[in-house]
Amino acid sequence: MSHYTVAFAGNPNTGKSTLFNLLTGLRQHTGNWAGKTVITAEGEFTHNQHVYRAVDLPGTYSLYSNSADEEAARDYIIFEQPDVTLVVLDATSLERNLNLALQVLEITGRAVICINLIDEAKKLGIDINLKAISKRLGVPVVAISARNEIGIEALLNQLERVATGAFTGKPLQITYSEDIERGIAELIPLVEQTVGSRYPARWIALRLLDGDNSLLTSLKAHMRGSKRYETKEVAGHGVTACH
Ligand SMILES: Nc1nc2c(ncn2[C@@H]2O[C@H](COP(=O)(O)OP(=O)(O)OP(=O)(O)O)[C@@H](O)[C@H]2O)c(=O)[nH]1
Ligand SMILES: [Mg+2]
Repeated sequence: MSHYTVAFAGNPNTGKSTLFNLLTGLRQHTGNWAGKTVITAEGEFTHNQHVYRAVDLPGTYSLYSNSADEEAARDYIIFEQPDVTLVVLDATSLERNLNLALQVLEITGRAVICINLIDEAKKLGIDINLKAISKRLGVPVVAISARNEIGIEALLNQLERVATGAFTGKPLQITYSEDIERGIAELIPLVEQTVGSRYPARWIALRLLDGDNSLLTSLKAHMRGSKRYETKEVAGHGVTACH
């Protein structure tokens, strides 16, 4: 029996915790207004004999360092390197949501894009061409409704393909302006020399060019071995805050 880790990333309110609860049977609090995931929660599920450790990351609009939530999600994906990052998108606002998906793909190709709230999209007459999006992004894309338990089997099958390595992603890589690309090319060897080849050098270089000091601080802390990532198994509402 193989064990894999799956991190649930996505914009706030896209149904990450609903999906997390459905798969793990745990009771991470969900809700439009009442609950927001504030710390990372952890649970477990099984599919086709494989055991998956599910990590529910806080909802974020980006992986830049605008908030503690963004830093937590970013650090988890970069340093913990889950076997699969599951990016949960809201089918009714794909354009905004895809921004985060693109950032995740700049860090890792071990990703599955999960378009949730497909029921709401249908009601609005939104038709989503999954094949075209998947081809463009270079990773599997699945449409689901977590609340109505639609598309879950297909999602789990795609997760398995990425987790086991049966599918190797060719993630879309954005090409920036000549100046930025030159900067990235200059920085990549220095980044690799400093942090090793285990980390996403291109993405780190890009963030450094953008003056992302928080990432630099995290990198330093991580390299000193002092950075700890705390996840918590949840059974009650202990992982949420009410606003
Ligand atoms: N219609 C519909 N609503 C859904 C679906 N999945 C989740 N929701 C609802 O969307 C709202 C937000 O769900 P959550 O699971 O809390 O979202 P989240 O992504 O964990 O939110 P944060 O932790 O704040 O980032 C809740 O009211 C859910 O019931 C779905 O497939 N269809
Ligand atoms: Mg949540």
